Amino acid sequence: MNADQLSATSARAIGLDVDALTVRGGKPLDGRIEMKGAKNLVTKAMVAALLADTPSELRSVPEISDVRVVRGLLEIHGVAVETLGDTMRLDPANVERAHETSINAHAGSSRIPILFCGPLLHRLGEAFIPDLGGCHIGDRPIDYHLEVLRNFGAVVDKLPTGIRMTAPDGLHGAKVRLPYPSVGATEQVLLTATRAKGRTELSNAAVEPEILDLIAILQKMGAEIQVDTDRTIRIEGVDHLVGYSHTALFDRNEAASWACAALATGGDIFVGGARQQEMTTFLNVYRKVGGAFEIEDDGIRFWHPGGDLKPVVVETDVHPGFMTDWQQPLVVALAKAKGISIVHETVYEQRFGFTEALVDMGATIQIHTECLGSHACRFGQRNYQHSAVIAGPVSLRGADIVVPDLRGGFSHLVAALTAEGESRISNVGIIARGYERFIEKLQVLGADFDVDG
Ligand SMILES: CC(=O)N[C@H]1[C@@H](OP(=O)(O)OP(=O)(O)OC[C@H]2O[C@@H](n3ccc(=O)[nH]c3=O)[C@H](O)[C@@H]2O)O[C@H](CO)[C@@H](O)[C@@H]1O
Ligand SMILES: C=C(OP(=O)(O)O)C(=O)O
Repeated sequence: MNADQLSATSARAIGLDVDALTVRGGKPLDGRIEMKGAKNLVTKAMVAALLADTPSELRSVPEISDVRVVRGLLEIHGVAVETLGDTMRLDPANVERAHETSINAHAGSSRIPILFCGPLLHRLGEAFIPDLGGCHIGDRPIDYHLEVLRNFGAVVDKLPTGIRMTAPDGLHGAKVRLPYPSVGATEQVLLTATRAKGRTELSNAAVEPEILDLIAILQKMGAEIQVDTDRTIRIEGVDHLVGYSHTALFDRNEAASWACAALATGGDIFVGGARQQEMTTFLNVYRKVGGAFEIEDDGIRFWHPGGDLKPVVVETDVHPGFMTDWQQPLVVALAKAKGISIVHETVYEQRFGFTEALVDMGATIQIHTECLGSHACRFGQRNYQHSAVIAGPVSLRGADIVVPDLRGGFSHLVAALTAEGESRISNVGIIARGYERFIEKLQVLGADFDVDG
């Protein structure tokens, strides 16, 4: 099926051309849903296919809009992409021939294009990266990425429409230390160093499970990568890589979101495909708040066991810390907990914008510039509103909400599902960036809502 046919048949099921939902709250979510591959791995695995001489096969690919955006970009760059069910085949044989037209690439809603740099520089000697999309949750600079690429020998030119890069002498291995363990910059190094000449040493790297899965893919392709216990990654460059065959790691962020939806609505959701190991930190917090879970071989059951939910103090952090993408739906459950909870956001400087809508719905949440966790983070002295104090329990009431970003939007949806009365949630297409078939899943779980427009 080509990209146009895919658009026509499944856009609505995915939630892409759905503008707004009217949600009637108060019904516990109950039932079983399935997880597919993680947005934060699948999109990068698709880019990795550009490094190979032969086709790659990726399984468990979710129908989310970020996958579509990356697929569109790969196709502009000459990669032939076919899907059969949730299996995607990516053939990079024509990348060199497509070079002339690939300058027209657009980033769409995704940040992934910045990861095309290394593979395109290796293949074509140059790359044009359009302005990036992604969630507006802070400045989201790309200075680490550019510095990393310069270290490998890239020459970077900033243009009004994006960034042009060349590698006049090819790319060579480098010794790099990240100022902060950035997920994207670590992936930038991986995707660039595997085919660079010589050895690369990356210290202060991020080691999120999605990064380790990307390393597994690159190893299948023939790359030589070693991860040390101190979060140093060593890569020995190779001349050629072959296509991979891989089943993507499940989406632990989506799993955590539905787990919180079960807790906040007083429901019971079996999240098929979720695994304990990648969610240990989340599970600890879930239990502290008063949620119940049961680990099965084929997924995890999450439910509200009755009684009061308890307040917690949580700090978001890099892996193995509490993931920043988990805090938004958790905050809705914390609004229902009896007592004062604190969430200290240490990864992004501006990730509490979504709480304004929750306050409009009746939540008691105050945002502070101080570091209210157990350690001072890099935002403490810089006047960023990055600590939230949540007082509960409250009953939320329905409201009109415009979804601001992916995780914030999902938390608004959960809030509406718990609220008294009706909510109208618009701009819900953003949720389709990372939640596969969320409208169908809401139906399966017995939510009471209508799709508008
Ligand atoms: C597609 C994808 O995988 N997105 C995830 C990825 O985003 P992403 O890879 O963009 O996040 P990073 O880990 O790079 O960002 C972490 C922090 O580093 C800063 N930074 C990053 C790069 C840079 O060049 N300069 C800089 O200052 C960012 O502004 C942020 O404050 O990891 C985040 C942190 O786990 C997750 O919330 C996102 O869901
Ligand atoms: C911030 C997120 O994604 P992205 O980096 O793709 O904007 C997210 O998944 O919550």
